[in-house]
Amino acid sequence: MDLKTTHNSPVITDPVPVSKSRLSLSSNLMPYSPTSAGYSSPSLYINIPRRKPIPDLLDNVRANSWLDAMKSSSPPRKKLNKDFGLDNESDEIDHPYLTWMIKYPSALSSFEEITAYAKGKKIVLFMDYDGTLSPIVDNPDNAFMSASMRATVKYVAKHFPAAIISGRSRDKVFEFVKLTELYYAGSHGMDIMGPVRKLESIGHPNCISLTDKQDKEVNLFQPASEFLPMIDEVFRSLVETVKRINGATVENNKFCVSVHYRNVDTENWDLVGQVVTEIVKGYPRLRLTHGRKVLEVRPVIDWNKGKAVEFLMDSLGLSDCDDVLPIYIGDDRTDEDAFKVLRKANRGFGILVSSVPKETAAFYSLRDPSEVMEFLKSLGRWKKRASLQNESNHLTITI
Ligand SMILES: O=P(O)(O)OC[C@H]1O[C@H](O[C@H]2O[C@H](CO)[C@@H](O)[C@H](O)[C@H]2O)[C@H](O)[C@@H](O)[C@@H]1O
Repeated sequence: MDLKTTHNSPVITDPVPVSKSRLSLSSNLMPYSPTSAGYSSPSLYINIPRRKPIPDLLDNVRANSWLDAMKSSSPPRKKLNKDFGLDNESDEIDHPYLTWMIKYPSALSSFEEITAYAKGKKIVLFMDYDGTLSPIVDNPDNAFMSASMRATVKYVAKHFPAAIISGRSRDKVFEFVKLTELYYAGSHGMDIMGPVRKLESIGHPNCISLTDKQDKEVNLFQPASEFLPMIDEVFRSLVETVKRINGATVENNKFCVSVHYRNVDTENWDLVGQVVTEIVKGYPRLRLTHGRKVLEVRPVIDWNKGKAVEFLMDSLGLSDCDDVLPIYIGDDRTDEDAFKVLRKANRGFGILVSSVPKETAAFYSLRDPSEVMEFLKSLGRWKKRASLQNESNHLTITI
């Protein structure tokens, strides 16, 4: 991974989304839709038999209109069942999910396979926050992490280098997580506080060394710093404009802005899309993407959660090591960039957190944050046992 070459000019134009012609939006206003490039790599380092992909229902729905795109960001289970031709109201037999899990097996039931592969390797853990470590809730300010999840994350961070990569501002995600043992990347990776490495090796003017609140030397990397005034301006106009729409809220995530429509009546979702689109049109260097009932305004730069993973791996001095296994756990479309990076490099893997079938570049799945917690606990216990075993082997040899 050569950071020198990738960091030189982060400002690029947006990749052209597949369904451009079907949406009457200018190029910086396209819904975020990870392409399927790289999804079907046959050279998986973990050999899991894959079936033919199920039709990408969500992508088809998404292509139809902006409103459909907003609706598809969190489809109710009943609708999915109907679309798959199932008439059952019950959650007990979730055929579409079970079919999907053949392609994306549970990381819990595949735990032995995962640890067999991880044996002798250094695991590096990357975690998204909302929907992964904390459940999705109506009010973004109340997306608290449970005490048991915090304890679990602290426990795994004792055993592996660990980082949180969130769409939230870095400060806000730290306020939720409150663990100094981790590295944090906010604003979808556009604000990274990571371990110190020589600046020459990072090679980017937007990277500085400083001492954090715990007196630890860190590197701060903010590739979109020039966009701050623009983002602030857009944030203020969005607040002013969407306050007319009942339930819509705007969140300042420092290098990006989120417009939440989770609490807006469905009949007004189109209006939210329209007003936000209208404002962003005035900023050709910004683009609009969407996540789980949220529209996100972000700078048009060649930077995302995948690049943040590469940056952190490099900062940790682990990019060129063969005995490293990065694992990324996330639930949102923006996490797909990280899944793709791992899949492409053929080194680690993504775990998608989802209780509904979704096309993804991840290898494994987990249903919800409670399963994420279970998985993390198992990983920590496994590592602890392996370390104890190593120690006792060492003792036996030296005695
Ligand atoms: O990358 P993430 O850590 O997953 O952040 C993505 C967005 O997460 C938050 O919004 C989502 O979670 C909220 C709380 O559960 C929910 O109310 C909202 O509908 C979801 O979209 C956060 O508020 C956004 O700013 C992040 O971009």
